[in-house]
Amino acid sequence: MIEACSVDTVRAAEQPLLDAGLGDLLMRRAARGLARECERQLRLTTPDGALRGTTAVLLVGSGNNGGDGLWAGSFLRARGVAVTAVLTGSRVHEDGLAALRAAGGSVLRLSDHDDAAHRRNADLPDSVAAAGPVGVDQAVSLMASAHLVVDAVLGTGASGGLRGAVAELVAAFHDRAPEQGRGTGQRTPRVVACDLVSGVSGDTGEAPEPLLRAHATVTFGAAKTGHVVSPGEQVTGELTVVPIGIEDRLGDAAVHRLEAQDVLAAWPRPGATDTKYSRGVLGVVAGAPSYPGAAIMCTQAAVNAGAGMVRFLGDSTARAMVLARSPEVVCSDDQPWDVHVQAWLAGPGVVGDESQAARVQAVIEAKEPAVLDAGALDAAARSVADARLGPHKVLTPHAGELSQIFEWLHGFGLCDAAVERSDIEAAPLHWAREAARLTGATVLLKGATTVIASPVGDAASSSGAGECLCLSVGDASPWLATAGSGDTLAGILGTVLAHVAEHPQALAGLGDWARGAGRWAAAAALGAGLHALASRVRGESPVPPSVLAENVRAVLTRP
Ligand SMILES: NC(=O)C1=CN([C@@H]2O[C@H](COP(=O)(O)OP(=O)(O)OC[C@H]3O[C@@H](n4cnc5c(N)ncnc54)[C@H](O)[C@@H]3O)[C@@H](O)[C@H]2O)[C@@H](O)CC1
Ligand SMILES: [K+]
Repeated sequence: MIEACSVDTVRAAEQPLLDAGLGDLLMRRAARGLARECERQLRLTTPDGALRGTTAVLLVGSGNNGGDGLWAGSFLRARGVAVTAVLTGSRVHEDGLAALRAAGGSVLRLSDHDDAAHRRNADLPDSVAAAGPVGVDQAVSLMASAHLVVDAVLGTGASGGLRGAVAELVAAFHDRAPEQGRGTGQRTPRVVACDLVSGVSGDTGEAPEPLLRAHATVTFGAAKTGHVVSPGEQVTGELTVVPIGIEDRLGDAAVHRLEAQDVLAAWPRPGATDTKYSRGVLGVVAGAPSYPGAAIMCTQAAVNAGAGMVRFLGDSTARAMVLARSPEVVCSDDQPWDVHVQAWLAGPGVVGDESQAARVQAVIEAKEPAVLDAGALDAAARSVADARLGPHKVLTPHAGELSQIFEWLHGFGLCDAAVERSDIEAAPLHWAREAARLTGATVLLKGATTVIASPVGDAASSSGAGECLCLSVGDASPWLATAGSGDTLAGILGTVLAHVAEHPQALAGLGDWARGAGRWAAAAALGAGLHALASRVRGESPVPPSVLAENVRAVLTRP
């Protein structure tokens, strides 16, 4: 599990040490960790793994993030790396700069188009003014020919993205070296970000372009929210958290990130005395004449994920198709109020069919927990006009569907404005939280990183004020972006909900937050985690949903 913290939480943990005059020590520890990762990346670029003869360019901003970069540069210089710092601001961390100079590093100053005017206007300190000017084009060439580029422009003290000449520089670098073979091998330059990719918000993960996409990011004390949610996560590369001595002082995490081992350890497995009922019965309302496949895929996924029993409600054609693929599913044309289940899944493929729409409505109103997916989302949003849903109802929109939900909520006067899909993609965690707050439901927002926001404590009450529990799940194969993936996810989610409904403490091992109302968000994250693992069973290859449903069993097989 990665416990990602807000910037304020990290600052609060640092403050007593800064007050005690230990700021330099913290920075030195941070810089040592950064230098270690830089060395590792540099060794990847040479045939014999030697550092001598390698070159590093540091992009250095005006704050402490730049200070970390300069100190790390001085350590690299001592190991024989040729280091050039390019100062991007009108101020600089003076001790770090002195350390780099003393170690024999070169220092340049990024100039804009009118360098003389820039110097006059910026009123540069002597240390910065003494550095030779370098234009954007020249700096791009320096970066492109280096073995390593260190991004130490902006860290946790930044507001907004890169601006001015350094923004031009980063954009031009990416134009010149598109992707640089990133993630595929060891081509140079490797890019290491100090603390955060400059411009990424530590608290929201917002990542306004231009950005220097990193192969690796080294952060200090704790991961930040921006490392574990989209779009920040997608530019972060491999994340290393370097301890700097504040770890015991950290407050609560802002986002709990489930990793593969957490999912496998927490996945509910039957005990010797379990029965099909004690393991959890999942009722499914899915499929319609125009989308029969959705019913097949979600029931198949639920069966393979280990549901005690899957009960499918639908018309005779859909029932015949479901049974042909999964004979273990119990099929009927009953109404939800006539059958006993521990949890529901409603919505996949339910389009333009009145009897299924009526069943969906009954599921929304039922007391049992439910996954409300695809065709159930609009009805769920409409129902909020009458009553908030509660964290045991799990909404599973992608960004476009969430935008639609906000449109309904706006129509009912429950939020100030509609929210565009692009806004949601730019700040998914923020909008998932907002949706959870407004609907009272657990919201699982699909995307490159899946985020889950759930109202807990007071927020679960009718007022909607109070805390929101946030989780994230990553590492899904990009091949998952295919029609039907959502249906398999929904089936897996329903299976966990049914189990957790029967065993409220089942996921408590994940952390205290997974108890009480938090168990629904934990269940959602677990389901998304299993889905991601199933997408990678055969490495990076196409994974059609019916194959994914099969893969689920392979993931859960214990040797
Ligand atoms: N506080 C501490 O004890 C530690 C801090 N560390 C480092 O310090 C960093 C935070 O340092 P700072 O608070 O100085 O913040 P930054 O280094 O992020 O720098 C922010 C500075 O840049 C300017 N700025 C803000 N937004 C900008 C933008 N969009 N474009 C251009 N300039 C902008 C501001 O004037 C501010 O002075 C962390 O990210 C980490 O790298 C580490 O050394 C570990 C210890
Ligand atoms: K940075």
